Amino acid sequence: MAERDTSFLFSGTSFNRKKFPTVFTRFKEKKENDELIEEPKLIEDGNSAEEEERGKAQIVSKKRKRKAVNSGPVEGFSVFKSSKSQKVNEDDEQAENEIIQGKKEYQRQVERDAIFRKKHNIHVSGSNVPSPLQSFAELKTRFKSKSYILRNLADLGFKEPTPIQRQAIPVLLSGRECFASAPTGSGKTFAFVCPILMKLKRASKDGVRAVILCPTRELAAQTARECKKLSKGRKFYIKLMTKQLVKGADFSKIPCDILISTPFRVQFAVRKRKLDLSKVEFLVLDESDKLFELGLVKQVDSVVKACSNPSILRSLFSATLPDTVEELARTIMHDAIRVIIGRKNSASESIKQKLVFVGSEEGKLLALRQTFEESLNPPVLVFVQNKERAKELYNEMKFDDIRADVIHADLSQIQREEAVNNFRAGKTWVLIATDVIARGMDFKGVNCVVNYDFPDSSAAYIHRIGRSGRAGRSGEAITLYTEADVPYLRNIANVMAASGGEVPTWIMSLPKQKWKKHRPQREAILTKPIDEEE
Ligand SMILES: Nc1ncnc2c1ncn2[C@@H]1O[C@H](COP(=O)(O)OP(=O)(O)OP(=O)(O)O)[C@@H](O)[C@H]1O
Repeated sequence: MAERDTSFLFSGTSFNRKKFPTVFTRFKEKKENDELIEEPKLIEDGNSAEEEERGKAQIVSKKRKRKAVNSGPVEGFSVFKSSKSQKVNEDDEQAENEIIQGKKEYQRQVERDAIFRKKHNIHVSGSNVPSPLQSFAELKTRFKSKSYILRNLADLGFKEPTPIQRQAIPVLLSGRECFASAPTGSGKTFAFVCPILMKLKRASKDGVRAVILCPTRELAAQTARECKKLSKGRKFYIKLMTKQLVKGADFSKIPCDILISTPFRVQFAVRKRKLDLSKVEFLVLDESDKLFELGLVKQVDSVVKACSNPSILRSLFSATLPDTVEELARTIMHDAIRVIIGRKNSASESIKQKLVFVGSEEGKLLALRQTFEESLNPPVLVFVQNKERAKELYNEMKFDDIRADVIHADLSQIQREEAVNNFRAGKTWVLIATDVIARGMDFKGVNCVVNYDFPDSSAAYIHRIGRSGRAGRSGEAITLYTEADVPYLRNIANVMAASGGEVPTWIMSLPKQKWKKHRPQREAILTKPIDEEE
């Protein structure tokens, strides 16, 4: 296949294969080595891997049996068949019947899986896709999980798997690579944490065995906490790559089963020769489209290169999977299974979405204050375009009668953690934020997300509003827009319509705008007249 650059929809940048050759060669090497292995036939919505294996084993043993029978002396056209030859024929017929029955059962299973997937809005492609999970109990009956997993899932109050968990868990447990897309707040974290814990079986001091990469420190910290929740009762060494660990730790002396980090920190530790990733068996790229954006892709490339174990299992997860990233994933992963829940690149359907015209920048603060006066239903997240605007808006809101706080990249790690913790604890009602917490953060029960500044891409929109309406709860999203944002309205309107929202027809009839990062120069957020400031 001709090698060509792949551009990323959201960054507007291109992924240069020459610049990041290792990402490609790593994945390609595996593919080439594995080409010696016979490719199984392609089945959409296929059957379970073990079932398939069982079926194959049955067929092979029958064939062997037949071969053994057939390799006896050739009798020729004798009309005087011995009783022995009659027995051979009966055996032959029985074996044939059993093969037919096996094939029929396999076909029935494929049909049952297809119906079940349809019911749960699961779309798969790839060869021999394992059957989805009917229940968490199957983790034990079908995949022999240890009891602690089921106990912890029950303690967390999870009654049944979410659609992404139903499909991605068996895929990874069957040793298949996977790229998966499912709506925000639909349980993707446990969809990869659960199979990793099950596959690792028990703690070991033999080096890092799983790496989970996340685009932000906040998300890495949250994922580490989720891993610990699911592994409660087992002494796995789960390490969040902190600043201290990056600087001082020698990983050859620290036991670590699962390492969770931003790509920068892992890459730094590897470069300092403090971290050996050659034994890594699982590599997860969470929020994968973000990780492939310019600024992170180089670091991800280094980590992929350092994970040199040829039998490594890689997986990509995100709520947004642009075609370009998917195309890239398709060329670099080995016999991967694609799992899409619902419609690709659409927002969670449990969020009520609203567009509000505010005329100009001045109108925004008025609109926000009015909304809060009429109905402030905390917790509320307010997203702005950059850290300067976050500071400005915070300065305006901190004297109002609401408990507001702010989070952006200029704050220290401790201040950022505090802002997140206070918001989680309900001490902060309104958290003003940049896109630094737009992805992956799981704040329980955010009632409303306000896009004070119009998001710079449809992916940013999906992730921002996805901080609300999680795990089946309902939520609300209000997007303020000015004249400057009108050309990009249609892109957001498309997302709204795709997730069942109502959109005015005039917006749908606007011309489609090729989406570039939309970050217009905006007037400062300030209610005091300029001369009063001076
Ligand atoms: N099977 C389940 N049943 C009920 N709740 C669940 C289940 N699995 C996960 N959850 C909960 O759903 C919430 C969202 O999960 P998670 O953070 O993994 O979502 P996500 O799909 O990764 O979202 P995002 O795309 O925003 O990162 C969490 O609070 C989690 O505890």
